[in-house]
Amino acid sequence: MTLTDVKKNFGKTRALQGVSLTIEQGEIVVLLGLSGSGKSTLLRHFDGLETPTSGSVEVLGEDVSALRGKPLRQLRSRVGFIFQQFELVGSLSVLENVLTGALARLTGPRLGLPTYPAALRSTAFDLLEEVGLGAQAFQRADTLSGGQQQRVAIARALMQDPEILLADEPVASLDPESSEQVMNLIREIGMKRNLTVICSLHQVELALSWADRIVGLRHGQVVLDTPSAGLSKQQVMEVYGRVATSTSEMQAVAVELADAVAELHAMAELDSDR
Ligand SMILES: Nc1ncnc2c1ncn2[C@@H]1O[C@H](COP(=O)(O)OP(=O)(O)OP(=O)(O)O)[C@@H](O)[C@H]1O
Repeated sequence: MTLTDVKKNFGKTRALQGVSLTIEQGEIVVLLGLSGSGKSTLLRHFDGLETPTSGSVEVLGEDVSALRGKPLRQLRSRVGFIFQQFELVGSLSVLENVLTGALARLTGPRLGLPTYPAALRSTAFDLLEEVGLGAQAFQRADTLSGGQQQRVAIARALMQDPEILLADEPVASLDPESSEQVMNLIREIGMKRNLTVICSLHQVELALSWADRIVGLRHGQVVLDTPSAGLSKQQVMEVYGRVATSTSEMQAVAVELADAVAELHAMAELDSDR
């Protein structure tokens, strides 16, 4: 997929200011940036949830801004989306939530498990097994923990049999242990199916340990685009430090840098103790 000089304005807010980016099939990419840097807006361009004010967005060979109606729905069905707040229907069973991922392929409304074709029910169940929730299939979704709910949301996205998986701050509402499980699962699933995975995050360390490539955003512009292998938190924060202009940005960078330096010291001490 390729974005060329994409600008997006919301009234006077310039959310994206000329983003150009090419992402190859099978890449695992993090969009990294502070709150308000444009991560969600950029992510939403990849499945036509937003259209650019100017510039072009090509996804899976389609010019997304030119699509309307059925062709746009068809493209969206090839792109799975995972949200920060899971967006499950709490009163429905876990299995039925997963099945809603297949609705784009079906005609007419579906109410209740028996109204879905048996083959789809079986696929949904297999996906729940894959994300480790086979035993919870018939529970109400709102009885699950946050981490479990996000795993259901992943299974629902996979029900679309997507080629691209987008995740918008998927672990922002989760504790560290569930976060790790969910991020590992997204990566495993992406690699197994050769999906393009694009995930927005604000945590530098998590981004570095998880992604193959980091795209850093600041004020709607790409300030960093690099493989994550061999990159340190300090190097990432130095880039943000160089481009930061406001006091609050400098403070955020200083806090992160102090953490990175403290870690380096701790590691050096550990080494000298050995
Ligand atoms: N629908 C909208 N209407 C008006 N302004 C918007 C809309 N969506 C985003 N914005 C603005 O665009 C800018 C970028 O927002 P965006 O949500 O993309 O950032 P973000 O990096 O994802 O931040 P966060 O992590 O807080 O969600 C912000 O100034 C935001 O207020």
